[in-house]
Amino acid sequence: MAQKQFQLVLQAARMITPRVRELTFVREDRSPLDYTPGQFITLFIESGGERLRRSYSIASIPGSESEEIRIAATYVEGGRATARLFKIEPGERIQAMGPFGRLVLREDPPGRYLLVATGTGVTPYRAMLPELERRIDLEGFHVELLLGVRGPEELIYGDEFTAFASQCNAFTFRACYSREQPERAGEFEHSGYVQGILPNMALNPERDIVYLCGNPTMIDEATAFLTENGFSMRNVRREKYVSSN
Ligand SMILES: Cc1cc2nc3c(=O)[nH]c(=O)nc-3n(C[C@H](O)[C@H](O)[C@H](O)COP(=O)(O)OP(=O)(O)OC[C@H]3O[C@@H](n4cnc5c(N)ncnc54)[C@H](O)[C@@H]3O)c2cc1C
Repeated sequence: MAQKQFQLVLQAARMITPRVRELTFVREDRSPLDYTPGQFITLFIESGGERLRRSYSIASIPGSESEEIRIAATYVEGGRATARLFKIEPGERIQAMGPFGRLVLREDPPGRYLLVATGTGVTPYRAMLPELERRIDLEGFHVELLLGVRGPEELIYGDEFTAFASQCNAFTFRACYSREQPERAGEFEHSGYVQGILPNMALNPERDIVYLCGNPTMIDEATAFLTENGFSMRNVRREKYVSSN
């Protein structure tokens, strides 16, 4: 089926960590994008006479931000698309297509969601927050968000997740720093790769549902650990940020 393309206009841009630029677009035709939290869009980016296709998860929270399409792009050294995404200014246009992706919340029996991300892989979980809140309140879910970054200055939307966790006992936010020892090492801050704390999570393959998003190596290692420990792939949902040609 041919996917619908549309033109995006950049409304606002800001650095949200030293290496991540958040871009807020609206559709040129002003119609909202009908997406499910967890999905991504594909951008067409002109670079050196080539038309690149690059995908970015939608970070926008439905409801309060439903008119806009917000993405967060990590700076990649020598990256062709990110060179453009770090220079684009409000008012400029980019062609896009989507939404796509199956890293979405499904009908699940109450249990625990483990939402695991590296870097900007956390943005789909931001978009899921209202639905997670509803499931926590009405259906008795527990949610543990595990975010792996290099150090504390790279906690993408960290303030928002911390605020959500402080209002909601059934939501826990843990950070893992791959290049630094946390100052306040303990229950919520860890050192090492994020997949390295899965063995300490008292996993229950019958009731836990795991979402993995971001770096492909993290996803492969986490998947291997989970399947070795009794998880069925029905309960492991993944979105790999593989780079394209
Ligand atoms: C479904 C999906 C969703 C995605 N969502 C996001 C998102 O929300 N935010 C986001 O920032 N990216 C996301 N990505 C990755 C994104 O699509 C691009 O691959 C990324 O921005 C790099 O593109 P580029 O053209 O700048 O780099 P390229 O020119 O393609 O690559 C340049 C060099 O950098 C390497 N490289 C590529 N990506 C990375 C990386 N992340 N880290 C280190 N080295 C890299 C390449 O192997 C290559 O050697 C997603 C990918 C997929 C498939």
